[in-house]
Amino acid sequence: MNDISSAPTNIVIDARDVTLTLGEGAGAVEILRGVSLSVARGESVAILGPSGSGKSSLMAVLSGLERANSGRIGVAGQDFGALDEDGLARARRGRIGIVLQAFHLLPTMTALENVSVPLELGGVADAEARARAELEAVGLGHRLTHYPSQLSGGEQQRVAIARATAPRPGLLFADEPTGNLDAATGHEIVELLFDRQRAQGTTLVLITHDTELAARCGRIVEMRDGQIVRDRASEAVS
Ligand SMILES: Nc1ncnc2c1ncn2[C@@H]1O[C@H](COP(=O)(O)OP(=O)(O)OP(=O)(O)O)[C@@H](O)[C@H]1O
Repeated sequence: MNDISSAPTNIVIDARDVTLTLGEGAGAVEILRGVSLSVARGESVAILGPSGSGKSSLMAVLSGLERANSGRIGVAGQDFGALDEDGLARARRGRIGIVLQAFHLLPTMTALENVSVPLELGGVADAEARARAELEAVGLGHRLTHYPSQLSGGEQQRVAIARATAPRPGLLFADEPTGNLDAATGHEIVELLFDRQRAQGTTLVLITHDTELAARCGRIVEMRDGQIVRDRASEAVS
């Protein structure tokens, strides 16, 4: 019923004329002003733009965290506009992974628990084994029982990446994932994201204001003032 029947099956994101207005009355701000974007399975796409251009807001509507005011959002064959809050949560679960600038790990849980508990809640049978394998894949096999406060920023972001990729989502969003890290650590984290993308065949949408980072993606979509102003292939081989 929620299928976007007009979208070819290899299209993971099919957004048309999306608008988003936040606030009300005189305080209302038009944040997305008619955004259309189509992303194919396995692509790596950078959303590039200055602060305030609407990058994070676009990610929020494409990941079902925020509802658009108008337009159509199809993600993995689901029409987000036709889903209620529970439906949106179900559509996200296991299918969409999100990595943010702030790592948002639960401080009272170990690295292993931060990855395994969401898997358990999602009904994955071999949650702990899978979490362990994913943490090993991000180079943290020796830090399984450490708490976030005992980990460096780069290590915490690795845990956050493992948490996002462990359910094997078809679509992974990363919003300024290196923003809280020094340059060298940030570089490692970016390598890791691309490594996981290739290993799992995931579609990656990377939100950044950093042109060098954006150039690592196969495609660069530029935003200004709530609109897409440029959409081009980059020279990156990824
Ligand atoms: N809840 C809100 N109410 C009103 N305006 C908002 C709200 N959230 C964001 N905005 C405004 O929307 C615009 C776009 O914000 P958004 O965070 O999407 O931009 P961004 O490109 O991701 O910026 P940054 O790189 O600084 O994170 C900004 O002008 C911001 O002030």
